[in-house]
Amino acid sequence: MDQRTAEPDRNYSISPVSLYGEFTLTGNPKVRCAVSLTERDLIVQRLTSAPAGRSKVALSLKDCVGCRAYRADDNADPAAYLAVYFYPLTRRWMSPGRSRHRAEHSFRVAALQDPRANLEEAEKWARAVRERAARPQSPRSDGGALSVLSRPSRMMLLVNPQSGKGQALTLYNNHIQPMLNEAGVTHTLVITERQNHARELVKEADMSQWDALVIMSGDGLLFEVINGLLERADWEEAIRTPMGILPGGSGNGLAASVHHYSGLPAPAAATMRGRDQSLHCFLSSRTSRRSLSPPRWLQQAVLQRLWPQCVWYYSRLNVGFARATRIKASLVSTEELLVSCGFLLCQGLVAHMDLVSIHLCSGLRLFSFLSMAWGFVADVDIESEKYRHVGAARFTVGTLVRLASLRVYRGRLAYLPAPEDDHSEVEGSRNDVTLRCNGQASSLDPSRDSPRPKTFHNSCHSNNSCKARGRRESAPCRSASGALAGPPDSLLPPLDQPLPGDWVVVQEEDFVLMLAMYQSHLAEDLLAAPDATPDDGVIHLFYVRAGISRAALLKLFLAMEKGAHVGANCRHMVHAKVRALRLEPLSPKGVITVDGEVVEYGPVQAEVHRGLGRLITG
Ligand SMILES: Nc1ncnc2c1ncn2[C@@H]1O[C@H](COP(=O)(O)OP(=O)(O)OP(=O)(O)O)[C@@H](O)[C@H]1O
Repeated sequence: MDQRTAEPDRNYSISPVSLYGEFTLTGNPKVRCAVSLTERDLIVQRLTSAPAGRSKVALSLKDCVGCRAYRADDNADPAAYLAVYFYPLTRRWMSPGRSRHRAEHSFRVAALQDPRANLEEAEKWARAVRERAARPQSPRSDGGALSVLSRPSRMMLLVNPQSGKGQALTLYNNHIQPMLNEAGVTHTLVITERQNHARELVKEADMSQWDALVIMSGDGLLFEVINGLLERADWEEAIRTPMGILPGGSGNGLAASVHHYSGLPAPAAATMRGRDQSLHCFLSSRTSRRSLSPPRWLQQAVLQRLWPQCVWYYSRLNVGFARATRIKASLVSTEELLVSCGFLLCQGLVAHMDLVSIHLCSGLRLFSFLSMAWGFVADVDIESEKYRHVGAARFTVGTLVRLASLRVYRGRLAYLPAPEDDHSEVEGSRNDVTLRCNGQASSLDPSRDSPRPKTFHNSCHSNNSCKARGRRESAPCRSASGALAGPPDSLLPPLDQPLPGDWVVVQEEDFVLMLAMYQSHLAEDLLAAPDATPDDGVIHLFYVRAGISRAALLKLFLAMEKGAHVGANCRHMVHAKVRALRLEPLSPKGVITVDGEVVEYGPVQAEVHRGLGRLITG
């Protein structure tokens, strides 16, 4: 908890006290406290006896979402009440790491017999606390431009009740609604009824009515909203509407990225050590008893990724309280992520967000905010839909299944490298587009990797993926409304035209996967691009060549939980920072996903538009 005891501590005196009062605790009128408000803290000192060293705490206003002054229903009671709502980082119970938890501090203000005077005093405190808590406490560590959402803000909050395990609405009711009320953030709740509902809504909405659009779902609903905004005639203005994300799906890549950018530890990763030790004991006792000997890669996978589910089943067998509680520590991570994202939403800091324009072989153009995948990752994402009921672990199950029948995908890949020191401006900050022009062969040296002509055939294999894959399949088909508006792509020639000379053509044509990331997390526990920031203007391109062993591939995915795959020196994996890319699959069947949604299979190319969107982040 971000509470500091009063001992020889320096911090209190640095910041002058702006308000001082003596109140009793709401829940315990016998406890009297001296309460001081400084620019940074609410300092509460017990005047009644308290355990040594615990008489004084400083509650950081960085952790405060709001404050409320009110009178009790009892007319005979002249007192007013002051409730201050904090979400400090606290140690997790029985597992390492910290996460945010709610802590309400409530005081009874009854210095006078006059109820109105007491209420006025409580309101004065509430205003002062709110004003200090609303100030941005520290700039973003990467120095990116930030603004603060205006207060009071008019927020449209879109919840997909079917997302994830179908609990988004319950999570909203239990966590988000109370938190937004405490923060005084008014919002209009929209429960989406079907696919494309959100897209149509934002396409037609009077956007001058809204200060922010918040999505509580997986990444698919935000994909719809962004494309809906960019289909508008006034897309340039509409896409500047700040967008917030609250995790309701099973992947939640953007929510995990937003949490990551705020500098907090990854909730899932935080449980790893305890999880490993306990599961080692569990596996060793089981395997010795039953003489099982799973392959090493499977043991590793189970240890690292399936632990929450294993322990859940274990607990269902009634194996004891201590073990069952450890599960809870592992399983609450999605809720922890939700509280973290809810907290950041209440703070309302807005940053620029890169969006990537994607051209499909049919001529359709769409916009993506998270990722594009082909091969192993795309297959796992789509094939694991049937394990949706296990939540985020569906990717682990899908990974194991696909590993068992590892495929090689044929295709041609080329990319335009990003300059080392990129000082290009974010697009949203000016009306003109500042990226380089294409079309002419560059004066730069052609890449050493590309001796052959940079022409890709435009052959569209549309025989596969928009068919019979559950609700995901229709994601790309739904948007066949022709070309989107949006900024022009200055780096991309038409898909059937040769590439300019400064593009790098990858020599290999046999791949296991291609993954393009523009935010840090592919899913809650997959830190795919550790040094990505929301507006770095970079596509983090990863590809894995054919020839990698199952064990090495699994090791890469396990390392990805902490982002360690990037420094893993795997000779089959290449990581390049690029501005644009083109992929021409040659295998007749396959899957390409954009933000986790299937798009038509065939040649595809992409270009990043730096800072085109706005993201509520930390
Ligand atoms: N009420 C609804 N019923 C069915 N589908 C809906 C509804 N509301 C939205 N959708 C659609 O559900 C699709 C999937 O949503 P989203 O990706 O946000 O959640 P998810 O698939 O559960 O998340 P994840 O991919 O992380 O598991 C979106 O394309 C959206 O159009």
